[in-house]
Amino acid sequence: MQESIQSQRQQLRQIMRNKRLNLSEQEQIQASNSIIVPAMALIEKYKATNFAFYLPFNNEICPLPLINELSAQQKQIYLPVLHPFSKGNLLFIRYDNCKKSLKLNRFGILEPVLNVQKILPLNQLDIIFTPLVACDKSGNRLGMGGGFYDRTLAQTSSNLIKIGLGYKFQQVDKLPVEHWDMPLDYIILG
Ligand SMILES: Nc1nc2c(c(=O)[nH]1)N(C=O)[C@@H](CNc1ccc(C(=O)N[C@@H](CCC(=O)O)C(=O)O)cc1)CN2
Ligand SMILES: Nc1ncnc2c1ncn2[C@@H]1O[C@H](COP(=O)(O)OP(=O)(O)OP(=O)(O)O)[C@@H](O)[C@H]1O
Repeated sequence: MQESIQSQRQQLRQIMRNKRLNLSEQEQIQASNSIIVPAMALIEKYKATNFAFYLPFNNEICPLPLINELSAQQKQIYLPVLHPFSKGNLLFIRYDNCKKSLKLNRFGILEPVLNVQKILPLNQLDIIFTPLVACDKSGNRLGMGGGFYDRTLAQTSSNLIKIGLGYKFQQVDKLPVEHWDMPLDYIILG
């Protein structure tokens, strides 16, 4: 019998997360620097100003060099916060480059302290850069399994540009997809 899509996805998640944990510091730095040029090209193409990023955990490809470059150009950067009431959803809070305004969430990921004045409504984001555990050539994305990005992106308009960031080894030919998966417009692999 064919294995269920769910268990195929879970196996792939495990394999990719293990590979990611085995990356050397040097490989991580090299990859995170290599995404700057292709990302800047897309950012200029869309004349975007409001960007959602993430802070890396478990050796995810690190968007901080790109965030720093954009901050220097007075672009606005927002980071995901686990929604305090709406389970499984994300809020986006302005990032002011200040370590003091960050705290660890229940997964051990750094996120901004919730401040309602710093929330950006989803429809005002221009580009969202998402972390991923695996992806395929058609733009399908597999995440950590919480459905946070899928739920959040399901509420956005098609004008929002969705860009996945990952390492080359994370791309497979074809992912087992679920009907709720929100496809990416672009994938940049470092
Ligand atoms: N950097 C970053 N931030 C992010 C995400 C992400 O993938 N990367 N997320 C993307 O959605 C959301 C958090 N989603 C997550 C979902 C599951 C686990 C996790 O570690 N799960 C454990 C077991 C569950 C538990 O501890 O309750 C595991 O799988 O081992 C972590 C983050 C929001 N912020
Ligand atoms: N739009 C949605 N509305 C309600 N539930 C959803 C939605 N999208 C996904 N889910 C639920 O979230 C759970 C996890 O989904 P999935 O395994 O695809 O997460 P993921 O894409 O790996 O994680 P993430 O998006 O957080 O990185 C599933 O049980 C699914 O039913």
